[in-house]
Amino acid sequence: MANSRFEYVKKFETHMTVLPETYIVIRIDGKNFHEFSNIYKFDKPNDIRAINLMNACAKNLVLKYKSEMICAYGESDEYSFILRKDSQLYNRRADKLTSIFVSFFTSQYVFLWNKFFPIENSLNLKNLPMFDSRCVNYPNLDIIKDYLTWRFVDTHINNLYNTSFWALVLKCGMTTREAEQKLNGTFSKDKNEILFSQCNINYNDEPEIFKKGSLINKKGEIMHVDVVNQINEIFQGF
Ligand SMILES: Nc1nc2c(ncn2[C@@H]2O[C@H](COP(=O)(O)OP(=O)(O)OP(=O)(O)O)[C@@H](O)[C@H]2O)c(=O)[nH]1
Ligand SMILES: [Mg+2]
Repeated sequence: MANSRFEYVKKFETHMTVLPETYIVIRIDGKNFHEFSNIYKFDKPNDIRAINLMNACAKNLVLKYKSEMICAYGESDEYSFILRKDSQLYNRRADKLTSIFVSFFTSQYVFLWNKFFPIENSLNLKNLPMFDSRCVNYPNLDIIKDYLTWRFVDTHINNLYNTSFWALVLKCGMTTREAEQKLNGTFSKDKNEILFSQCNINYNDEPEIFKKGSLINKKGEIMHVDVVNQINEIFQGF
């Protein structure tokens, strides 16, 4: 680029650099997917096509940066990508990492949509998917393990609630308000009991992909495992 007297404006650009020797998590999350999932008529509470699409996008991202990755974990409209603490990707610049990851993911999501959804449910220009993205760094192995465990436990809590809620509405004919009241203040064991006795559903028999979310290793293998039990294996060597 030719020098000009205007070039001084570059001095106003600042870059946030992630601390060295710390684990990096880039988490993307669907923008307003409550509405997006209604517009495209996702099955409730879990649409396997939408989950498989999220997984396909995340897998491609993991494989693109596999030498930097420890793993990725996703559920619902979110995905976390966990990078090695010695990663030098984009010189650890937070703005580069968040923007490149989220734009890569979003373009994959749009491009792959028709592989997972039927042609009559194609994306339309007025309702295209958007994702936000953040970059957080974690200083040690214990805390990065707790981060992944947090997302896993959240998956369990959300899925048990959503499975119970939609079973009461769709199978037992309750209104959404009645189902909400029924579940208000209940613990996990109560929800399991309500599901079994009122909806004839054994939560244990629900698909693993819904109950456990999806973990992708750096080879791009997608697994649905008990993250709490396997947390040490997942981070072995990192
Ligand atoms: N029916 C259905 N809805 C889903 C599925 N996956 C995600 N969603 C919807 O996506 C939402 C994701 O939660 P949030 O990220 O908290 O909500 P959001 O509407 O995306 O809001 P922001 O992230 O704050 O923009 C869920 O509450 C559901 O409404 C699915 O498989 N089926
Ligand atoms: Mg969202």
